[in-house]
Amino acid sequence: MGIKCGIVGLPNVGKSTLFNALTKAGIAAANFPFCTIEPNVGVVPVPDPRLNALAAIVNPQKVIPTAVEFVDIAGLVAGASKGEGLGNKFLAHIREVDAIAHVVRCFEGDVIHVAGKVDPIADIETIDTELALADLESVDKALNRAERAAKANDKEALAKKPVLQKLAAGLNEGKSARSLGLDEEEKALVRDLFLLTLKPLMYIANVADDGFENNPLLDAVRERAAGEGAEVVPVCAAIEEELAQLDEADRDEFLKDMGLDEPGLNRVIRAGYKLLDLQTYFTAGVKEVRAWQVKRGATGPQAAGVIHSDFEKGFIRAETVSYDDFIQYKGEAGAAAAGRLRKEGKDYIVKDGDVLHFLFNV
Ligand SMILES: Nc1ncnc2c1ncn2[C@@H]1O[C@H](COP(=O)(O)OP(=O)(O)OP(=O)(O)O)[C@@H](O)[C@H]1O
Ligand SMILES: [Mg+2]
Repeated sequence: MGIKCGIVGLPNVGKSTLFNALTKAGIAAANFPFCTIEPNVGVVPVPDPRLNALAAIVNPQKVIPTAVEFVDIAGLVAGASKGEGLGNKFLAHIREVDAIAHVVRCFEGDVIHVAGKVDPIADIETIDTELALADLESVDKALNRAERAAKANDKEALAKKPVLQKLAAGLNEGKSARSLGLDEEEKALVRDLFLLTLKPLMYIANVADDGFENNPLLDAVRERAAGEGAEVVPVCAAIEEELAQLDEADRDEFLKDMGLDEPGLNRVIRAGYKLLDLQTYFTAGVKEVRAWQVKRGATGPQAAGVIHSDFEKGFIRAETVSYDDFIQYKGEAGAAAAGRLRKEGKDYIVKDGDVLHFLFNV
């Protein structure tokens, strides 16, 4: 489906290590800046314990999760917007993603740091500045065009101009476009610019294996993120990469020893899913129990369209059982007998966890 979360950050902060763990792909993660030259895309299944609970009731032949794509983008350095490092090429890769996972180094140690010392807040500011400068360049160009066209009374340009002016002023002060409070209409007017700092953002704090508590570097990132309303997911990428290489039995043992019930990676994937504004509904038949992703706010027909465009065109109704009811009444028949099966029409707004059965004609 190609909804992508881009992994960005300074060189050598652990992006590829995290990406490797996410995809188990063996791309080079070395103690050497710029070891990722081309972007790498990985399709990552979204862990959802609800799927197994549904499967335990339905006993299907197959169980199929949803997936999101993660893109490993090579490290950005100060000056990237002016072509430093591999500069503009990286920025172009970031333009193509739908959301940004910003990896910040919160571990000490002898891995080389491009700025010579571990300081996550300074690192965040370096990246933010580059992204804001790149956006400012796009906005300035667009503003120039809009101002010229506005003189000729071009309607679209007249509408765009004040939005671009607002953006230019904010970006000039080093603010992100995200923080400027644009409404949906204003955002739509500048969608064609693919602004980097308008994309939803979360932080991934890459900590040492003992760095989840009493870690002032992590605390600093949390404080910063709270001010921006952004989520922070702490994870030890190095451990996750090791975990990803173990077979299932060894992995479970390892997690048990550490007192965890799932890999930290699962939190990263779920946070990414949320950031992309996706939610899950299920279909539960004997052939397969399957999770499907739709944007939050999707209607019944739109949700049906994720399975097949004919389902959307010919949508009649969706027989709907909430996840909790499906579990409590042990399946669709039980839920129906208890009066918990709803017939929802074209205006129904699908809720996370709905178990749906579409009726349609073609
Ligand atoms: N949590 C951690 N603790 C200790 N070392 C780590 C941790 N995470 C990653 N590393 C190490 O940091 C080094 C750099 O990691 P990695 O190659 O993933 O960085 P990167 O962000 O992809 O860099 P680049 O931008 O150059 O591609 C590797 O040697 C890796 O093993
Ligand atoms: Mg890398």
